[in-house]
Amino acid sequence: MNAQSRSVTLIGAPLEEGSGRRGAAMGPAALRIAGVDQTLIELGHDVADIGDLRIVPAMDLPNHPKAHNLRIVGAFTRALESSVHDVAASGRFPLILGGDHSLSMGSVSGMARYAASKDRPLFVLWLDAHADFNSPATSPSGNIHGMPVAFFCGEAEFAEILPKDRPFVDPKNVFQVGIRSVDAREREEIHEHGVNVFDMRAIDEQGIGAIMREILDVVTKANGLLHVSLDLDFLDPEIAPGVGTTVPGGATFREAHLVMEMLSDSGLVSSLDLVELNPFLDDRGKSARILVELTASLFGRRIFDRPTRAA
Ligand SMILES: NC(=[NH2+])NCCC[C@H](N)C(=O)O
Ligand SMILES: [Mn+2]
Ligand SMILES: [Mn+2]
Repeated sequence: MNAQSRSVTLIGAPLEEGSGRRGAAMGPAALRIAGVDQTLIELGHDVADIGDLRIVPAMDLPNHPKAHNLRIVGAFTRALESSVHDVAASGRFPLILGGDHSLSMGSVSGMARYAASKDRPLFVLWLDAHADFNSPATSPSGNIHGMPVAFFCGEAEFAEILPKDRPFVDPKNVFQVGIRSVDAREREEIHEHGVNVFDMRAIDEQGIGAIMREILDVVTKANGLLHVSLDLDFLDPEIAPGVGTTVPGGATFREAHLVMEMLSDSGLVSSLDLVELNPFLDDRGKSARILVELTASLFGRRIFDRPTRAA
């Protein structure tokens, strides 16, 4: 059923301090209860679960007035940067169970360091209602989960969270899909840095299939690695209510699965974040199960192996 059998390492990141509310720290537990490990095993993959990262606040970092809980988010950033890098370097696929979206400061930075060691460019597919390109200077909320893209592109320094010589992601290698909520200053920043944005209107007009083909083509030609960061609010809140920052008019169930199926066919994906699941807001585990089902599509589950009709 699955084209490729992979060795996957699950890394739990019970982080909620980057968002403006509590609950996302229960995300890793809900994803495990929804059967993320068993689902991957049934698809023929080798799965190791290293459990949840445990941190103590990084007291060398300042209490930043415009980046809330920086000492906790910074500690998770460091822990994830090194564990994601090490898992990738050992030849395994890091699958990060979140946790709010600030965790991508660590996961993507870890993959950026791994890609640099292989002399390959890192691309990021950011599936989200939000661009998450704020910085402490531009953020209207001070919530760090609105800042990870600017951080891993080297455009938002909060303090010395990671070594100064860390490799950054080129903003032109970031593809944002599903966007429908952007702050005023953030809009200018994205434009200025050349982030590739496919907003909901682009999905409506061009279709998600054409957009994915375009993105996968670029990554293939560059021989890149592709990190996928899936924010639950990419999906329409009608189908995925378990998230703190719902925005109406999101991707449909089938649009999201087609993204995952095309990613799976491409064989280009190196790593995955599942973020912003807030089980406290969910409807009887519905959103957790959807994230697990989407993960299954990314790892080879199909309705049929194509083609389904004789030539
Ligand atoms: N990962 C997320 N849910 N981000 C939401 C960000 C919302 C808003 N743009 C902010 O900076 O506060
Ligand atoms: Mn996000
Ligand atoms: Mn979001």
